[in-house]
Amino acid sequence: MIVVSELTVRYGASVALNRVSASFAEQTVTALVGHNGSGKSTLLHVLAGILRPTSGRIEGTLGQRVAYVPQRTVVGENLPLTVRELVGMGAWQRRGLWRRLTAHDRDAVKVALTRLGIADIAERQMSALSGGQRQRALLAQALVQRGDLLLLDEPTTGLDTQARAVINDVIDEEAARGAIVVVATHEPLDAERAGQTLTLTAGCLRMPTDTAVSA
Ligand SMILES: Nc1ncnc2c1ncn2[C@@H]1O[C@H](COP(=O)(O)OP(=O)(O)OP(=O)(O)O)[C@@H](O)[C@H]1O
Repeated sequence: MIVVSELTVRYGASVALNRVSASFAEQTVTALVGHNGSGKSTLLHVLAGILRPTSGRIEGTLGQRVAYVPQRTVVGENLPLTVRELVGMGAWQRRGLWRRLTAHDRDAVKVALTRLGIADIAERQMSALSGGQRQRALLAQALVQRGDLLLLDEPTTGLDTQARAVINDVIDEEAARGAIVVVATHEPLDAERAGQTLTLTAGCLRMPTDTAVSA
């Protein structure tokens, strides 16, 4: 369980998160919803440990392995990597940078590629992928990391129904494996399937709709 209390993040004079308190349980998908600029990515960055809050507390993250997938629009489109290489980078957190992947890592890459339905394009350059394929590759990389905490920023935005279904199934499977999953989304249908929905309005949290354990 990760518990955040009274989290505030300021960028200069502007307040991106305003005294947000919430908890995130294992085996549960939490959807973060809210308008553009409401603070969803900021909260993900704090949970990922990329951004230190101006004030407030985070408890329970010690020892957690974090896998974070940013919005695909902020990931360079021209990464000079094949899909397999990108997905293999997910093992670096455990192996260290630039180390050769073990047979076990290569298996994990293969499994992740298959789960996301992109095994057939594994040797293709990332720059030659469609938006939906790129999103699947980024998520496959996160699967290889086997995070205790999986943070996803708008993983299904702009994708067709089939790609969304694949990604949503994988998200559910990761929660069922025991991960704490937090997904920022603008898709009402994706938010509906989450075990917990947190609505941010201009950096403030509205009362959550409940915390049933997701399946
Ligand atoms: N690096 C930054 N410097 C200054 N202000 C920032 C920075 N990053 C975010 N902000 C501001 O913080 C607020 C929250 O932004 P954030 O990206 O968390 O929103 P969001 O809910 O993820 O939006 P979107 O749905 O558009 O992705 C916005 O007002 C934004 O302009």
